[in-house]
Amino acid sequence: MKQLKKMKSFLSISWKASPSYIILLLVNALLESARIVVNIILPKYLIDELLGNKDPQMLLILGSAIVLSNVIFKLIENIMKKQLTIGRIKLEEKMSQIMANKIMNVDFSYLENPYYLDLKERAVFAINNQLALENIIVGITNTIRDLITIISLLIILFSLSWVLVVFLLLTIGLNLWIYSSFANYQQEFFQSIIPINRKYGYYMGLGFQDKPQKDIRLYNMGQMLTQRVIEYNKDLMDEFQVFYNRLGKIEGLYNVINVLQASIAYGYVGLRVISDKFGPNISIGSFTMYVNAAINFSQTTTKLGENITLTFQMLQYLDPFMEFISLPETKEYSGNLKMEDEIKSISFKNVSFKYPGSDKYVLEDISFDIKGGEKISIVGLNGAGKTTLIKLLCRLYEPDSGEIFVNGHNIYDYEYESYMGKIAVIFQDYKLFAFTVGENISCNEGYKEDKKIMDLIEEVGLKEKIDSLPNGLDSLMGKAYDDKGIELSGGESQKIAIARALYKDAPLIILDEPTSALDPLAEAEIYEHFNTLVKGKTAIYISHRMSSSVFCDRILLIEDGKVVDYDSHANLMEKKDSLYYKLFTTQAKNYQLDIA
Ligand SMILES: Nc1ncnc2c1ncn2[C@@H]1O[C@H](COP(=O)(O)OP(=O)(O)OP(=O)(O)O)[C@@H](O)[C@H]1O
Repeated sequence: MKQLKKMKSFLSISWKASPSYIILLLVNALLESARIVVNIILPKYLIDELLGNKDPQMLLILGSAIVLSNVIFKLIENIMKKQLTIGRIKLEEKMSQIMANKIMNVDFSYLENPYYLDLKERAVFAINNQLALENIIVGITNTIRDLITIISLLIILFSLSWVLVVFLLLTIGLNLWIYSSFANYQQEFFQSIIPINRKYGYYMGLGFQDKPQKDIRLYNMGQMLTQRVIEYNKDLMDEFQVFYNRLGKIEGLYNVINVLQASIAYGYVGLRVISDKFGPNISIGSFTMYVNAAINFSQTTTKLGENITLTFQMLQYLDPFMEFISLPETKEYSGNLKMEDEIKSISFKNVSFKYPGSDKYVLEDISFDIKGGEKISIVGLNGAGKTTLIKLLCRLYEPDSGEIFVNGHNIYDYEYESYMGKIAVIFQDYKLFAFTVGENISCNEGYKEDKKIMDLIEEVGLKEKIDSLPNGLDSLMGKAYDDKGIELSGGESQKIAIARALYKDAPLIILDEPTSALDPLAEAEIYEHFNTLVKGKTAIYISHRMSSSVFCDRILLIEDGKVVDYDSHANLMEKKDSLYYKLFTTQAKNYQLDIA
């Protein structure tokens, strides 16, 4: 039942993705069945005519009908083949798009949860490596074709004897029962190998990724990884050995039943030619037709079994895909208020939060207010909860309790796009993409080199660099797709990320460790111009470089997920026993900052 439900939802996704392809598949299945049936029925009349009246005109008509119908079937088959290949490629492409869209829109919390990250990997693996989509479609259409063929053959055989048909139906029932009990075992088997498969996929995946390669080489971990892959591969092979042994036995039993079924059918048809004990004698033409029907019946039921097994196996492979695409999307939690262009206030009211699957509160009963236009620095030790606080403000996670208000409204009352449009964030792990420098800053493919972008380039200290590039702002970032692409240093990339955030011109700008990769001169320059850079915007700033706090109106001090202080730099420096004083003075010694 569970399998049928899964198949139904897979088919409904496929139907939505490409209805024309599904229709084409069904038409193809019908045509294939029709070809088999026509080639069983027409020869009967030709043979009877040959052995009976021998009317030349009739013989010509029947002979031509057989040849012509086969030519037509062949022609249609060739046309369909091409259309089906194109349709299949298109459907696969659409399914990949569905997956990519899902990853881009799924509630963000899933993308930081190891279970769902693994699910995503397995879903992508099933589509790309196991050809699950292609095989399941083949499996389902062939199953439909086999069922239509079997029904047509049963109708032909019914004209010979209903007892024979009942017998054949019973054998089919027996075969399907054998396969359905195997399908249950198959489901349990694939569930049971998930843990090994995940481990195998993880270690194998490390070998394919480029990012881990530096560490793998420097710490000589290649051998260790290969060993793990070999171990898990062996475990998997052992499990599959058991599975295929059992499958072999089932297929053997299935074939025995099929041979028995065919022998009885042939025997019965033969008896009807030589004796009238079981019914009236039949002609040689009818004999050929019924024998052909019996042969095809036996072959088709064998194929039906194989196709059902293939379909269920592929359904198992597609499980992660089906589970992943049914996850809720971020926009589903959205209100419909339009966010204003100006930030008047931000309030955290008794906000507590723990990451999904964790018992530990990362933020506990956090309350503070930010006035519009204020520059706030959030300071705290590693793991204090600073970035998490920003993630909540950006609606990447929802608080477990408490509320966050912007301009007096709960942030979830705002329409998702409208709210996100008013926030520009540079995260610690920001990403630039293989677009041109200009496109990376403007996030717009059709951008024009305008004054705004040129001013920003100058303000973040990138003018000289951009001027030195032969293609300036049109230089492609990275060499992934073009040898002429440019590779920027960590600091230069960070400046582009800062320019991108500023270009968005959002009233709230959040910078999480925005200068960590900058050299001291560039950092000092950014700080110096910081207020000019962010202009009248409300700005939240997280940095371990304490000197940045001096430029801010207030400093929010977080310790172990709680607010321990919220005041100006000058006032906090009065509290000589506070964490802020300790952090500032310790760094000041190293950086020779003024302890004011
Ligand atoms: N996706 C996650 N799932 C589970 N726990 C997480 C996740 N992200 C962060 N944490 C945990 O939450 C705590 C706070 O992390 P957060 O990144 O907010 O700290 P931070 O103050 O920004 O630290 P840092 O200064 O090192 O950047 C840490 O203990 C961290 O291990």
